[in-house]
Amino acid sequence: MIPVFVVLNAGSSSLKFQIFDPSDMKPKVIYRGMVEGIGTSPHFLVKDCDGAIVADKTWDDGEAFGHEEALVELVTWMQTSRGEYRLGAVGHRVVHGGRFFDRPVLVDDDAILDDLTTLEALAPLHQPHNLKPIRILRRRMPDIPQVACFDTAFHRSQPLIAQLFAIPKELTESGVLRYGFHGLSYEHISSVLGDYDPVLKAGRVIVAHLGNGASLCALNKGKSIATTMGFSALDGLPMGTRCGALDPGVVFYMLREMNFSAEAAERILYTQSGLLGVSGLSNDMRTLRAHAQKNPDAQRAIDLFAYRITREIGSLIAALGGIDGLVFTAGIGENDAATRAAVIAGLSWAGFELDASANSRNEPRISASSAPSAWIIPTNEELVVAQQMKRVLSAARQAAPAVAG
Ligand SMILES: Nc1ncnc2c1ncn2[C@@H]1O[C@H](COP(=O)(O)OP(=O)(O)O)[C@@H](O)[C@H]1O
Ligand SMILES: CC(=O)OP(=O)(O)O
Ligand SMILES: [Mg+2]
Repeated sequence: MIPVFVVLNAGSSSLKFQIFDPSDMKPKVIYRGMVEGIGTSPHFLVKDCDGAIVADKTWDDGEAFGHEEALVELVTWMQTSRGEYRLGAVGHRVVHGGRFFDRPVLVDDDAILDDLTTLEALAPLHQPHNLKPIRILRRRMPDIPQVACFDTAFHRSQPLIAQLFAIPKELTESGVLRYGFHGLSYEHISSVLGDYDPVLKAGRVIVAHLGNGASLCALNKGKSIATTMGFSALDGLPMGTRCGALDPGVVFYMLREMNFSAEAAERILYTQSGLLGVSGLSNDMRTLRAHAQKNPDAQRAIDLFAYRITREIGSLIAALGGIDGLVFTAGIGENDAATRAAVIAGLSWAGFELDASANSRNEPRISASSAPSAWIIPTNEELVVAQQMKRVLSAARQAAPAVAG
């Protein structure tokens, strides 16, 4: 039986996964899938590497079906219908590693989970859900090695000045720093830049990860030197439902003058702001595009999104001291030609020139100018997790040969 890696990216109502055969140098994906609608109307769907559906199941009793049931379904499916494979190890995307973790870690001690739990308040949309499957598997399958891979770790290469807030030293020393997120995505993009253009690998590149969460990262020779997200995953660009950078005075105003509780203010800024809040319609760019012509609020949300991205790119060009390339990635970055066109139009001062037909065809290279150039590069956070798992597990095996995987 071939031991496989299962990579989990757990959200509040979904459990996305990919299954890798790790035996080659580069882990090879064999299945991708998700359980969505956890807690309401669960749907388990698995596709093979050619996109053919190999499992498709729904449940009537949605309320009784939580993350634990979703995990059991995944493991049972593997054991019963994929007899040639056995679960070798599980890797997790964990968004916040805080100060504790600047690299992936084998979760072989509850103290690690305790440290990561203290970060839940800094990423309430993600961290509690990321940790839940780790706890469930430690209880149900204690012999299966688990590796936590962090969104924050990639940014620890930044100079200290890029990680500081201008606040009293004691607060900084207690851990109030700019951590940055989407690091697994940036690590993937950084690792493939040379396949697109050697200039990008050796040069100054800004990556725009524009998904439901969104941020920018400035890469110098492939290393993060600055990013738009900060202490929490609320900072930086406006997102699907998150406000992005906000004058902290707004929060005091909401608490003192508008009498919101801290919980209510948090809920508004994390789940009712961004594209959804400005449009009053949707967090999904596809829906906003479909209504923009007749709905000025949808158009305003789209315009604000592109305006903020363009402004923040200007700031990162200054941090890099110039720019050689711009990369778009994630759901909006890879699919929404109009957002890319608006951003590049706002960067003509920096020498960017759009190749409109390449952009409309979602081609890899979308700039007419060769320097600086603009690109679409698909992200692959799960592959990065599988690669990090390989490294962590082989180091652990060398240290203690009993570790499986
Ligand atoms: N074809 C498309 N055109 C425009 N926007 C899209 C398209 N497909 C997805 N999106 C946008 O991408 C978002 C999801 O991005 P994704 O990177 O998958 O997010 P996440 O992993 O954070 O859930 C959607 O909410 C939507 O706004
Ligand atoms: C950190 C973050 O915002 O992640 P996502 O884009 O998956 O919501
Ligand atoms: Mg994402």
